[in-house]
Amino acid sequence: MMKHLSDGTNIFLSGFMGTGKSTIGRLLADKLECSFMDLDDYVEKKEGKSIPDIFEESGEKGFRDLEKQVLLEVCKEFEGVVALGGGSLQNQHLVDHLKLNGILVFLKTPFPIILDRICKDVNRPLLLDEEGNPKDREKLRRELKLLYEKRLPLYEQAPIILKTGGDKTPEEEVEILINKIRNHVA
Ligand SMILES: Nc1ncnc2c1ncn2[C@@H]1O[C@H](COP(=O)(O)OP(=O)(O)OP(=O)(O)O)[C@@H](O)[C@H]1O
Ligand SMILES: O=C(O)C1=C[C@@H](O)[C@@H](O)[C@H](O)C1
Ligand SMILES: [Mg+2]
Repeated sequence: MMKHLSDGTNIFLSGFMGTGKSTIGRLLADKLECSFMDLDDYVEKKEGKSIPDIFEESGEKGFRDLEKQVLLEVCKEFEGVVALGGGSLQNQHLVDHLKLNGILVFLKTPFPIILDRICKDVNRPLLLDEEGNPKDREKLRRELKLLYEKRLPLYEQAPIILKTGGDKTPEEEVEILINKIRNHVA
């Protein structure tokens, strides 16, 4: 029964950096016994380059164009759980497209928790300055808060919203998500 929860359609996990898309996505796919794709990992494998290297060589615009092109291909060819990149919901057109091609989920995490989580990771180019050094924490907080607020209206169009970053384990969060998906498809 689990296996057919999403009825052959994709489940797209969206949300800001550090909200748990990759962690929850992998566990969800295991539970549903379906395939899992991490879009960031897939883009890196396809290009044979890390995301920071793609940003450096092609700029943010180059990365966004590539991410969008890969995501449109994934919609056509992949079936399973997809952990999106933090910036994958680039515009209204893409949000509409994902909603037509699967179940869109927003992982909603309080901003201070996001900041705490992502500050520990240097593999995110948006957190680095032009010389590749980590941005000053206060400057980073201000920039990311603005970016988060700009993206919220797109994320919030997901029919399923899962609150993450509280005191629940990833496994507990996945159980809650499965119930939400079950209610959504019923
Ligand atoms: N429920 C949880 N409790 C505690 N830590 C968690 C939980 N879920 C995720 N984390 C931790 O938060 C961090 C960010 O999670 P993850 O990498 O899955 O986020 P992401 O949304 O995929 O980020 P990105 O957009 O940058 O790819 C990781 O260190 C992960 O272990
Ligand atoms: O929020 C973002 O814009 C990003 C999030 C990551 O998942 C990566 O896709 C990349 O680092 C950009
Ligand atoms: Mg991730």
